[in-house]
Amino acid sequence: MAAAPWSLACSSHLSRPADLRRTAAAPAAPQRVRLGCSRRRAQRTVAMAGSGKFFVGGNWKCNGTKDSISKLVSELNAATLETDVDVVVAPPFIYIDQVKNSLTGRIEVSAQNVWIGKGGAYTGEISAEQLVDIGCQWVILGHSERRNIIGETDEFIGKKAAYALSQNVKVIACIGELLEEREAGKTFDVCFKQMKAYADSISNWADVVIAYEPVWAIGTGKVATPEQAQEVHAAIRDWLKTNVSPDVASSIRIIYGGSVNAGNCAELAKKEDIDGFLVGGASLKGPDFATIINSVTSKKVAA
Ligand SMILES: O=C(CO)COP(=O)(O)O
Repeated sequence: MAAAPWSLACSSHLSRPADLRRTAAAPAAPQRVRLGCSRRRAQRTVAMAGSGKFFVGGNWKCNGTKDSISKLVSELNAATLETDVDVVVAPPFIYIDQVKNSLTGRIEVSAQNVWIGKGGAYTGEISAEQLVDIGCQWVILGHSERRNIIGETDEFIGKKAAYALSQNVKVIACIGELLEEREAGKTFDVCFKQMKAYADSISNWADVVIAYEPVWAIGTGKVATPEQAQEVHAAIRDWLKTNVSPDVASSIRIIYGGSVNAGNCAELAKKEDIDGFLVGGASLKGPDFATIINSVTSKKVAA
């Protein structure tokens, strides 16, 4: 996997913690860490190519009907999308085939979950082999709704990721802290623990995108400030540098999720370690999702 073209330096660290710059919209991160590695852009215009492309995913969650999905697909097919962005949408399982058969090939399709191993007598589950069979190239794993509502553990999620990757299904690997964990100053501890569970199982990171989704920002309208998101993204990248490899740290995409919308995406996209978004509610509206995809243009200007 080629390094992102702006990933040249690995020496910056934050001068001020994001909690000093917070707005009323988002809670503080009451902890300070010194970050050893953050990328610096050395080019005026970011030539986003190959694995360094901006990445925007739409997680439709448990929403939609045949009719509403048909309308959404029509909107996406009609939208003008910047070329230098990887775009993926994740419909509910039962609509994946409908979407695959009607959506432009410009946008790839993801599942929202997958079984931990080979299929068989596992009632209600869908296997990675079955995703491949219907042409579904991606899966979202470790989403907070599966961790906190369904009860999936770090280890279970890590193993799911490894099995999906072994079957050539690419993984959007989610992590993120609860509000009480942030308020207790445990944001980095929680994120690093979740990262470790992935790292314990994953050996090849080329087909992995990390999604940092603070749970307090999901579906709440409380978006993390660009500084808060940047701070955690830089910390994750630093963790990867130390615990996986410098190459993986500099090449992997780390995307942000949690109340991203057409109005706030441009400011978030400007941050150096924010490589795209995982979008819930706003991905159900074609024009809004297109605006979020096209926020890559803010990134280029900010470079
Ligand atoms: O959970 C999310 C994406 O996976 C984010 O959801 P919202 O964008 O609705 O906050």
